[in-house]
Amino acid sequence: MTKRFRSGQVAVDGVELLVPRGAVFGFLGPNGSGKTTTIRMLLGLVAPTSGAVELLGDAMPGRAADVLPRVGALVEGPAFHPYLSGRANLARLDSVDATADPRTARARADTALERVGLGAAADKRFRQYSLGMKQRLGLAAALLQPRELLVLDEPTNGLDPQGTREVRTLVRELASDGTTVLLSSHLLAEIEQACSHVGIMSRGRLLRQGPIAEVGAGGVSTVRVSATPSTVVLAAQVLERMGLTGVLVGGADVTAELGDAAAEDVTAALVRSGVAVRGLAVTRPNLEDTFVALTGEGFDVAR
Ligand SMILES: Nc1ncnc2c1ncn2[C@@H]1O[C@H](COP(=O)(O)OP(=O)(O)OP(=O)(O)O)[C@@H](O)[C@H]1O
Repeated sequence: MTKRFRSGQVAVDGVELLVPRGAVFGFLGPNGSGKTTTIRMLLGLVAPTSGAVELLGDAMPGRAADVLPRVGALVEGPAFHPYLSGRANLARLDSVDATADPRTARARADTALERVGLGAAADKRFRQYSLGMKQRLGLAAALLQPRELLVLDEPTNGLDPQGTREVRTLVRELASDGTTVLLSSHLLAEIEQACSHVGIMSRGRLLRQGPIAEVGAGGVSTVRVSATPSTVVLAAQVLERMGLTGVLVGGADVTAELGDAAAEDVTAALVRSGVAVRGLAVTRPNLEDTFVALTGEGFDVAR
């Protein structure tokens, strides 16, 4: 899908997002990269300029009435009533859900409040909630009913470290119950710890997507050999003879790109040639390296 705003800005540019059922899909990208706009299109809150959306196998927004009850969403916080308590706000949302049994409304609200750690603050007015508590209430609203798919836009925004951990645990629990979760974040650690799949957005484009291990492993592994001052040059020659590239000597260490070579073969060749090997370490690129390589180091938002 593509979204061009009236200003002419293309916020989402030909994104084809594939979220497998049962996955916890981390939608990662710097501020302004188009994550929220993509999510809003998925949920039928804004129409794509071109392209089509399928949610749980059904076309959106055409089948929205059938599909949306099976989807829980946290997008820019639902409109809560400032003078009602957290519990009363949930009751209000629950009462407009035609599929919800009114006799069990109270239990549903209480369970959802407990799950997000708002049990003790259930009777406090919304306007007295902190940012993190408001965010938790938004999550509770998405959890009122069991859902097949949960779409959470920056769910840990404004949460303290405990809250962040709780959300992570909650997402894992939901996933183990079979719920598919699409979760956007600009926080790498959060995605790495909570997700099975990842999609990386930058400037409106989806640069990479797939299982985390595959996306993270896209870069180049490097090897660092610690030798002795008298054998380090020999070590560099051995690595070059093996066809390794980017060989660099620094002090008694030599580093190189590992490429297709196996670390054990490198070790054996070094020892055979008489290099005094004090240590050998292989560094594999992680998701952070891949993310920075794809989206750039810069701190400024793209536009
Ligand atoms: N209604 C709108 N009209 C015009 N431009 C918009 C509108 N909504 C978003 N944009 C622009 O589209 C781009 C993508 O914004 P979007 O909110 O989708 O990014 P995001 O990845 O969710 O960022 P963040 O992490 O900061 O929430 C931004 O440059 C933003 O200014």
